[in-house]
Amino acid sequence: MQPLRHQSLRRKLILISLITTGLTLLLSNLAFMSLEYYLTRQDNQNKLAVLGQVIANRATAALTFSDTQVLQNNLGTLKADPNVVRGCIFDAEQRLLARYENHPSLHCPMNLQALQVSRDQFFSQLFPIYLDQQPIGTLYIESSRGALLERFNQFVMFSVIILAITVVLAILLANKLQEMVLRPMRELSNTLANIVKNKDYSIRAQKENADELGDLVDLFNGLLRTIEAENQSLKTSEERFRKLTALSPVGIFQIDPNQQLTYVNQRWHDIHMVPENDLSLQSWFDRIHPKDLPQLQKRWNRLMCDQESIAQELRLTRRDGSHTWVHLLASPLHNSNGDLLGFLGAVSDISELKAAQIQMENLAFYDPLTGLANRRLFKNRLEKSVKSVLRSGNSMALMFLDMDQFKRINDTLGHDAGDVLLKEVAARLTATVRENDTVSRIGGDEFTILLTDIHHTSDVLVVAEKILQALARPIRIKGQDIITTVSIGITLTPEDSTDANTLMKNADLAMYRAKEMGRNNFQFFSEDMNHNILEHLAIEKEIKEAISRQQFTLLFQPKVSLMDYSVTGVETLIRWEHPEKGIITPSRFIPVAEETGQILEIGAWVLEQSCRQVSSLIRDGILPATAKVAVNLSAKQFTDPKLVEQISNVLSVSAIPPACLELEITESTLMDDVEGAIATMQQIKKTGVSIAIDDFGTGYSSLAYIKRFPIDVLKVDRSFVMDIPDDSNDMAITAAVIAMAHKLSMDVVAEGVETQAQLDFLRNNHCDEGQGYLFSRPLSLGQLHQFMQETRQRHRQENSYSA
Ligand SMILES: Nc1nc2c(ncn2[C@@H]2O[C@@H]3COP(=O)(O)O[C@H]4[C@@H](O)[C@H](n5cnc6c(=O)[nH]c(N)nc65)O[C@@H]4COP(=O)(O)O[C@H]3[C@H]2O)c(=O)[nH]1
Repeated sequence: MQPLRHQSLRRKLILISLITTGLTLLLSNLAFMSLEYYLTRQDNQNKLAVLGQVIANRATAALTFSDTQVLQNNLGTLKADPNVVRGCIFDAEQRLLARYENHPSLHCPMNLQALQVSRDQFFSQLFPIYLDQQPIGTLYIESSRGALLERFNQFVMFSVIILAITVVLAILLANKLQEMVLRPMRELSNTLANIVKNKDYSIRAQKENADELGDLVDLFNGLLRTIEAENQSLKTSEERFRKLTALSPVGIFQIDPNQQLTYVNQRWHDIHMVPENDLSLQSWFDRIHPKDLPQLQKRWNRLMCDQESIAQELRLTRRDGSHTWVHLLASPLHNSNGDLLGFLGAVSDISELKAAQIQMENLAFYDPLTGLANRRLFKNRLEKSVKSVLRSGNSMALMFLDMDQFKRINDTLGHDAGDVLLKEVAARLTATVRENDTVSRIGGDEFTILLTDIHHTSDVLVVAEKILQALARPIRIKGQDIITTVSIGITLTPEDSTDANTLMKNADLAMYRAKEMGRNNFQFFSEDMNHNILEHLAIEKEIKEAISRQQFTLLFQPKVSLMDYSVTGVETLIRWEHPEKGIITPSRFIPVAEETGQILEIGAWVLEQSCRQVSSLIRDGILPATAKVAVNLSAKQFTDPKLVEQISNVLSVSAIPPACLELEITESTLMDDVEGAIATMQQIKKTGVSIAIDDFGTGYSSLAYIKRFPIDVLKVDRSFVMDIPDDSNDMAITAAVIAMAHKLSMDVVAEGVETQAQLDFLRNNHCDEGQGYLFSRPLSLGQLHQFMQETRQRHRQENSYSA
């Protein structure tokens, strides 16, 4: 059947019919012919046998008597059968007695043994002739097969004709059959081709027969009807979808699984302001606002990889450069088998909604008049800031401002003037603070300011003063210059409280105090801080004048040798003689001067004055020629690049021998920048001036560094000396420090020696020098004169007693 596979159905049908019919006929004809041949042959042989038997019986008597004539006559009966070609009778000795020959080439041999039988074209038979059951001779008869073959040929001929006719008939019938079967099928196939070509599912196949093919046509047409109905409903729903998307106020888009934008509706184009031919996902992504892009990309990846839906608000940059807020929804699209068909999304323009939302937020969180944060937003930010302060460990200040006499301005100039004033005050406040700080209007004429990231209280002071200054400038309203002032209350977190409500109350209270203090000022909530800050502020203001008005004086505290109690030198200690406040100690104003940088000027003055005065004391013989004046250097002075130059100048101006000057540097100053400190100290040492390390033991100096510092003197801090002999720890430390300093070839000066017990301990531990109230308090120049005279007298007396 393989070769038929590619043949047309028509040819297959004809071939099968022909082969079936031909084979059937051929086989039946062959069977018939064989049977016919066999039966005819059988018939001939039977006939020959009967004939031979009759002649043999008749020939018995003639043979007995060897009557050849009779025998010949007997054989003559063979003429009746034209197929007999020869007949021979032999006697008992097998000699030929009679013959019948009817064939030109076939003769009876003279002896039976010479008889040659040809079996191809003839068939023959021998008949023994008996007498009393004794064979007395033999009859031989040979018959031609010619008639048999002729009959057979005729039969074959007839069969071939029948076969030919049957084949022709089979062809005709097969043709008819294929026509009957194939025509409806061709009709079906033509109909199908027509439908496919025209995409018209209303076409129907023609039913011609009421047989199985007719049923097939019915089924086919039924199928078409279903397809047509579904097609129609698909078209209707597609049409409905198109109409819906065309009318939709939402931009709709579809993406295939390969991330190609396959469909967008008109609204999508309108929202994006892009022409209809610009359909690329990449260019859509290019339009997304950079701030919204990272989040969208993350979600987009999740949509593509995990089929997770997106719902996000984002900004699009339109063709004209403007931004529009859109709400994007996108989900995967699957068929009924769950296979991914792509993604469907919707983009709605929410710009107006956003604007309304912003407006609402503004109303809810901002003061409509000034545009500043309102009370609610401020409280919210305050709470957040307090939390962040607790986390970071920084400080934050809350200022509460109330405009002084705003009501009077409002009443006299009218509400509109009041509004202008409030707006201007808001603008000036905003301009005064940093961007991170929050300015808000929490009531009629009440403002609050949140100052974040405060490192020092002086930072708050600076802002408060700036605010007072900013508002001091007149504001022009309705042709009048109005000067407005505010009272400011300040509270700090975490110092005062870490609760937002308490902080608000604190600031409010402090503001009332500012009002009580005469308005146009600021007050801190904490009394101590208030005092410190105010003093800090006053000192800062007055320190300038103090220099020019020569309010600083120097005291000299003698240092005494613990070997013989002779005065080895003095330490200069500054005092501020304030006209109203009296004497101000250095611990109150030196840190302020250090902070403002004024210490450089003050320090320079102290250095020069100390050297000048001590130089003249040495020259006058009041102090010994070997006496040293120890001058304190602040950290700012020590790091001042002009320090060494300044020292050299002072040495030459005051004419003090460099060996008579000692600079006291605190341990903490040195530890800030060890390498820099070493370099500066080495330069100082080159001038011949010696260096003492002050307040030793209070800083964090490591022995490794102390070794590297070119230090001449180590001053043991008063805090170690003061508890001797009660604190064994301090005693052990002091003894160890003295021993260590000596190992490093340093002299040791003990500070704050007040008692004999302390002195005894220090002497026992070989401390070189002492300084403290036991020997002398810090002295004015006149007192120092007197002290030196008294000391000298005492020494003289002691020497004369001992002599
Ligand atoms: N209770 C007690 N106190 C004693 C005793 N003996 C001395 N004192 C005080 O201890 C301080 C010693 O000075 P200091 O450690 O350098 O500590 C000084 C020094 O660091 C700084 N200072 C003073 N004058 C200057 C200056 O001219 N420039 C700089 N930069 N700092 C200075 O101010 C600090 C304080 O100075 P003063 O108030 O003068 O205080 C002085 C002095 O009056 C004692 O037996 N008992």
